[in-house]
Amino acid sequence: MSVGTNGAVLPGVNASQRAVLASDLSVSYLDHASGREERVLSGVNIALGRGDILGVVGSAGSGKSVLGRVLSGRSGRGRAWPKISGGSLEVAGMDLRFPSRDTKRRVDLDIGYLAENSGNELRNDLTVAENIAEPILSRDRDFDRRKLGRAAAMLIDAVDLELGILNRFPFECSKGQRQRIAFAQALVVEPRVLIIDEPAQGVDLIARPALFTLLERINLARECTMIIMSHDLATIERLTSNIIVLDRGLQVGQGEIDEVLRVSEYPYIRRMAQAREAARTVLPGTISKDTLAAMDLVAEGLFGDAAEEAEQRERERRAREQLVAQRSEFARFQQQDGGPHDEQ
Ligand SMILES: Nc1ncnc2c1ncn2[C@@H]1O[C@H](COP(=O)(O)OP(=O)(O)OP(=O)(O)O)[C@@H](O)[C@H]1O
Repeated sequence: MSVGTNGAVLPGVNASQRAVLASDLSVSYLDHASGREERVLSGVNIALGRGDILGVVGSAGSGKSVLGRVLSGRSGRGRAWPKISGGSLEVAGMDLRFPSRDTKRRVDLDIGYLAENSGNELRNDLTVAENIAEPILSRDRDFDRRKLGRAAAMLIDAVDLELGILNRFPFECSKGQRQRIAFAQALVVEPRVLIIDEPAQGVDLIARPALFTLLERINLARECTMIIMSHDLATIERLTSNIIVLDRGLQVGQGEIDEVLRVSEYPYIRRMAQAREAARTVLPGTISKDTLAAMDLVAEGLFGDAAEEAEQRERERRAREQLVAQRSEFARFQQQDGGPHDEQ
C-alpha cells in the first residue's frame, strides 16, 4: 500500500490493481441555518491496492465517520449526508465525486459499508434472514432463494450468532446482535471494498477475536480491500499496520503505525504514542498501593503458595508410600496365615 502525501501523483499502486484513490479530498456538510457549506474534512490522500487494509484513527469528531460515509459512496441519500467538496475520490473503479447513474446503481454491490449505527437501520418488517438477503433481492427478485438462505446461514454463523436468530425480527434482537446482523448484510454481496466504522462496536470482548479472524479470512480469500475506522489503535493494529491519522478534520499522519508514532511531532500523534506505550508497559511504580494490594489478593488465589503446595505434595507422597507398605505387609500376613491366596 502507499499513501500519498499530496494531492498530485500517488505512486505505488498501478491502475488495474487500484481499489481506492483519494486525492486531496475534502468533505462538507450543508449548514441549514446559514445555508453555507461547512468543511469538516480536508486534504485526505489515500491510495490502496486490491487486498490492502488501511486503518483510520483519530479522536472524537476528527472526521472518521464522515470519511467512512463518503468512501461508502452513499452520499446524497438524504440531507444528513456529507458532500465531496474538493479533490477526487475513486473507489472500486467508480468516480464517487461525480458518480454516473451506473455508479449509483453499482455502489451497494461493490462497496460494503458498516456504519456505527447500521444495526439500527435494519428493517423491522423483515426477518433477520430477509434483512441479510435484502441487498441482493432488492436488485434481483429471482435470485436463487436456496443459495441465499445458505449464504445467510453461513454469514450469521461467521459473525458468531445462533442460526435460530435468522427467523427473528431485528426488534427482537439486542443492539450488539443487530450490529452483527448488519455486518452479515454488508458481506452478503461480497463487496470489493469494505468500509467498517468501529468494527468492535457492539461486539463483546469474547466474540471480538472471531470477528477479526473473519475479517482476515475475507481479506485473504477475496482480496477484499478494507478501510477500518476506529478511535482505538489496538483495534486497528489487530488488522493492519497501515494507518492514516485524522485530527479535527485534517489528515495529520500516514504510513506504518510504528513509524508514524516514532517520527511525528504532531501533538495528537505524540499523545497516541504515549498512550500506546503506557498500555504496553504497566510498571508497578505506576500503579496505586490499593490496586497493588488488590492484585496481590487475586494473585494469591490464582496460584496458591508454592512452598505450601510442595509441602502438601510431600505429605501426600509419604501417605501413599505408607499405604503401599501397609498393603504389602497385609498381603504377606495373609499368605503366612493361610489366607484366600493359599487355596489356589
Ligand atoms: N450530519 C452532520 N451535519 C453537520 N456536521 C456533521 C454531521 N455529522 C458530523 N458532522 C461534523 O463532522 C465532524 C466529524 O464528525 P465525525 O462523526 O466524522 O467524527 P468521528 O471522528 O467519527 O468521531 P467519533 O469517534 O466521536 O464518532 C464533526 O465536527 C461533526 O460535528
